[in-house]
Amino acid sequence: MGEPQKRIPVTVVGGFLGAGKTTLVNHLVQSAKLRFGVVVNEFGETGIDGSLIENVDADGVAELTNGCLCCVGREDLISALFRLTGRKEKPEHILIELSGLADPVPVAQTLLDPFARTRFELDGIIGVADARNLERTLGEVPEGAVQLAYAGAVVLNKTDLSSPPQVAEAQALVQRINPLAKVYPTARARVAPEQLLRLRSFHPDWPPQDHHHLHTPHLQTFTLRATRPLERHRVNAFIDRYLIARPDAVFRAKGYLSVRGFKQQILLQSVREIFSLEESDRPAEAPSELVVIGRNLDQREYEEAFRGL
Ligand SMILES: Nc1nc2c(ncn2[C@@H]2O[C@H](COP(=O)(O)OP(=O)(O)OP(=O)(O)O)[C@@H](O)[C@H]2O)c(=O)[nH]1
Repeated sequence: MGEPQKRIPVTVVGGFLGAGKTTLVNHLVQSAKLRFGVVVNEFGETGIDGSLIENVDADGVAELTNGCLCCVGREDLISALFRLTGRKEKPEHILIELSGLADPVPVAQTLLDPFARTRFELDGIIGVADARNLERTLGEVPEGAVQLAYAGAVVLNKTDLSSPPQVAEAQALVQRINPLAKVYPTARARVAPEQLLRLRSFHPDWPPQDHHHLHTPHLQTFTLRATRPLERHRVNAFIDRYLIARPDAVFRAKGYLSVRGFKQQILLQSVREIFSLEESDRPAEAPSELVVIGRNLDQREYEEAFRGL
């Protein structure tokens, strides 16, 4: 006879593309004194998001790569959760990081189904929003509000890139969408873990009966690939011309690039017109891959431009 199982709290982290979900997950893993399991929902088919999770060993991270977790991933999600808890050292808390396009409600519903409830307890939904871009994003993609509407806590991130009036406006906007949420303005998602974990915010009559599952429409995602090393000056020109010069069309890009002269791959991340380049720990022999998410983009044009780097 096994010992009775304690239910493991699960926190769902949702929010807009590039708002800082992975940054928050890494911060929680690093600062909360708990053994974590992490489920990452990739929107592209590459393993980029999983590789960005730090301080959790590979067996403690489950990647779901089949697109929108909210519609096709129910069984996958439950299997991933059971896989994480099948380890000898069971996680004490599980974080599910949604792709920036997913609706958190069906995921929360999955966790509340009777089978999942034998082992897991939905602890809370956290929404991550980018204080600098929130108004613009909601203007373009109003359906995105669902990612904040059901959150118990909203991390209003990137205050370092926003002016105080921008932060105040974004905070007011979040409270209009969700007057019940606690809002934490911050940079680099540095909110004290006890504000976000072990909230036990769900009672059995959740979820709302009238929730209609929403998709964020008209967004494209594609992966650009190249096998030979890229030239640095061409990469710079590509970033200028195809990513940051089109902030209303390219919402998010991230990937690993092998650039001539560098022994490790370079991690490129962009969120609208802000971008960063960092040396990663991946060897530069691997092919370059860049996931691009945006709207009204000519994929062929991007593929050709990337091939020419
Ligand atoms: N300046 C600044 N940059 C930030 C902050 N938080 C995150 N970033 C950067 O913003 C980019 C996106 O952050 P992520 O944590 O990957 O965002 P995400 O929401 O997980 O992204 P997706 O999963 O692609 O939707 C990265 O380059 C981060 O380093 C912040 O508070 N300030």
